[in-house]
Amino acid sequence: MKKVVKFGGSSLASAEQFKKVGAIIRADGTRRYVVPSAPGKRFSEDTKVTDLLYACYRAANEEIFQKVLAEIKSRYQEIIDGLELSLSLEEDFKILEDNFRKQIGEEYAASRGEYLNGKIMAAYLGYTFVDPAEMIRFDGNGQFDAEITEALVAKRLKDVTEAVVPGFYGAKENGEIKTFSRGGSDITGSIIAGALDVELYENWTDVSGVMVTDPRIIPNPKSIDTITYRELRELSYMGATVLHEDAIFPVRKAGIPINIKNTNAPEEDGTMIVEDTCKKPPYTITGIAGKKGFCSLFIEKSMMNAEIGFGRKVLQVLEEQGISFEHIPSGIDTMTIYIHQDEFAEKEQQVISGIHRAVNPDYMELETDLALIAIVGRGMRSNRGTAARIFAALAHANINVRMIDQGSSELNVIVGVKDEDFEPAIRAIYDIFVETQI
Ligand SMILES: Nc1ncnc2c1ncn2[C@@H]1O[C@H](COP(=O)(O)OP(=O)(O)O)[C@@H](O)[C@H]1O
Ligand SMILES: N[C@@H](CC(=O)OP(=O)(O)O)C(=O)O
Repeated sequence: MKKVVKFGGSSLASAEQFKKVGAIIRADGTRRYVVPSAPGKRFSEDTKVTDLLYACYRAANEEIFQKVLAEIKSRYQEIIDGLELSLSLEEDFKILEDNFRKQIGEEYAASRGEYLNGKIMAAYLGYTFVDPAEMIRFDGNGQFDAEITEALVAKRLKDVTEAVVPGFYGAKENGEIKTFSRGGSDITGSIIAGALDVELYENWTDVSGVMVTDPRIIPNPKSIDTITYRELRELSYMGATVLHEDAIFPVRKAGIPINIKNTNAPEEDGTMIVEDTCKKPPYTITGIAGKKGFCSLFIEKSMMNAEIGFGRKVLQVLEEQGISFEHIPSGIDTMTIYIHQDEFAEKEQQVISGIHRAVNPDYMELETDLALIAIVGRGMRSNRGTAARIFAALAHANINVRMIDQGSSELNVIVGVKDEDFEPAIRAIYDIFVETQI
């Protein structure tokens, strides 16, 4: 039996946290493949080492460089000293400094957080250090290559019984370091678990599993005992940062469950993420998540319905500008496109004039500062009146709903509200389904 265990930055922020992690690994001999993140925040105003590394790299030729570098070094030295290890990272820091000055790449810079923490973890546990640059492969365009990676991981780790593999990065064939997007160590853990076909992927963090909603919005929300991969993907895509949205695919393909556990409360069961379950969720909904910072582009044109190719032409404009869309609710003569505001802001004039040229609409209107909220649940399909309850709760809270979209999976309902209504809307929906259960 073997497990892959990933520890997030919050679990590795200090020597004290490392000791908890060491105890967890030693308590179960099947925890043989360890994926660490970079040291995270020790307290809420603290800075993650990954963010220090980005800042340090950008300041490589400025006066402040040495100061930020010293801060990074001291974060690691504090851990090494606290664990009473004889390890020295001096050589690694020399190479790092040299490469930062040569500006070899921002992703290389960010990856050093996990690399150095992996070195400490391997020394602390007595496990073999395996650099993911050897086996997590990105193609020439920077896209992750699942097939080659799977083969390389299986080959490299075949005879390694206990290994530490730093999270968050890999490399192109020419050795250039590439990272996943932020929070991407979750993906590394999932890739290693899938390639080694282990029994379980444990993902250790600072909360006791996936909660019905974000604990930063609702204090102490109920936790979810079992959730399906599909439900969690919807929630993590929409903002439940407890697991990276792309961490589902590699384990799901191999049918490996994920167990989200709390490093600070290892005795708690946490959340199991599985393909399917006969366990009935305790509430009609499984979870609520959401994100702020969207804008909507409303387009009206008489007889739009008869104009074949209208939607394609509009979307082509977005494609040409490299902008992705989130939702497109439509009417007979209208369509509205929801887009990330920061992506849109850079190109707004090109997009608006492009749409004018492409489809000559009668009217267009841009609305900014919108939030999208996803209400997700496998139980929603079989329960009548779910939408009515959502909208009654929002109406009672005096929240104006700007958009409604039932996902084609019938697993979710998305509502759009103004940014300032985001938290009150989540609270209202949580209350009606979880607190009062009316
Ligand atoms: N639905 C949710 N359930 C649990 N945690 C959530 C949820 N939504 C957001 N979070 C946040 O996710 C955090 C854990 O993810 P993250 O900060 O990436 O941890 P780590 O450093 O362990 O990778 C929690 O501390 C919590 O604030
Ligand atoms: N250290 C990286 C990758 C990561 O996954 O971190 P964490 O496990 O702390 O979310 C980041 O900050 O994005």
